[in-house]
Amino acid sequence: MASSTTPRPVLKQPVKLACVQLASGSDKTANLEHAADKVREAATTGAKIVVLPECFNSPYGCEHFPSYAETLLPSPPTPSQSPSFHALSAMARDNKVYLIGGSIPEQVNTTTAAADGDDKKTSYYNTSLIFSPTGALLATHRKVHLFDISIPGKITFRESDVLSPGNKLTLVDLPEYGSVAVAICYDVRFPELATIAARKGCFALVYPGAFNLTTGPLHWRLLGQARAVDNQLYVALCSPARDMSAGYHAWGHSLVVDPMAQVMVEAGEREEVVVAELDGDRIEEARKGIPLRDQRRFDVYPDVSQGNVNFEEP
Ligand SMILES: NC(=O)CCC(=O)C(=O)O
Repeated sequence: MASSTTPRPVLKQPVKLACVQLASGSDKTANLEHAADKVREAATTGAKIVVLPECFNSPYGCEHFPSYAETLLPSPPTPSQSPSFHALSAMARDNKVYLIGGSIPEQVNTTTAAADGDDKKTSYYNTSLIFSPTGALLATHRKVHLFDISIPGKITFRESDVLSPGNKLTLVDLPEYGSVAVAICYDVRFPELATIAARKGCFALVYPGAFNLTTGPLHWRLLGQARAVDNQLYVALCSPARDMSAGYHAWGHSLVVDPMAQVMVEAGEREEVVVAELDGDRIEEARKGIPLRDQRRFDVYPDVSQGNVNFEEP
């Protein structure tokens, strides 16, 4: 028994998407100013969706998360609580673009009453902020799958030593175009998240990321193409530029993949803006030619998009 779950159309009109492969350093104010320049440059190409990389306002590393973290709640935060929130909002508004604002370290302070007094706790998240062309916050995504890996002799990284994971999937409605799913870097390794988003009707999966020099050459492009071919939609991966003087060496190679899994554009290692035009017809062509959506066998295996899926932070 075949089944069809993907609503259509998923992309209402063609749209240019730009990935800004940004060079960032240790000075947050300078990083925000530089990001603003590059978003302006991206917008001059006609891009209406602009993507920044993971941890675009700071160096990437567990030792840096607490010192660069900003408080986002209650929303909107004040400029002193979150300069990055206000800088991103202005970048989106000034350039009239949808801005998928990479990610920043977020700090959440909670106080719970306990029998022996208040219990105060500070948590950190790796959080993406998404803004509309008017500068309004549309959504936030906290990285769901934390980057904990250990490849002997190559790389050990444990985000969970410092960060807490997010607990929801993030679909963002861009009214003129349709919806995109936003997730962060290591999240791309989890096909369930992508498949659920695709079956909810998004036209693109967008991942601010920062792969490294061990897994980058092996998996970065492969994962972008895998998520695209599985789900027959566009995938964008946006990395920081490589900086060999930093503690973490990002792979670079920001790219956009089409619904047939062809790489449309790919950056090198350095700072660069890559732009691709996304067209709903290409999604339809891929889905018509290889009609996976009508051939799924939910009588044999379950539909992961049904049932208990979180779209709101509990
Ligand atoms: N920042 C990240 O989540 C890095 C993920 C990564 O490099 C990987 O191999 O996965």
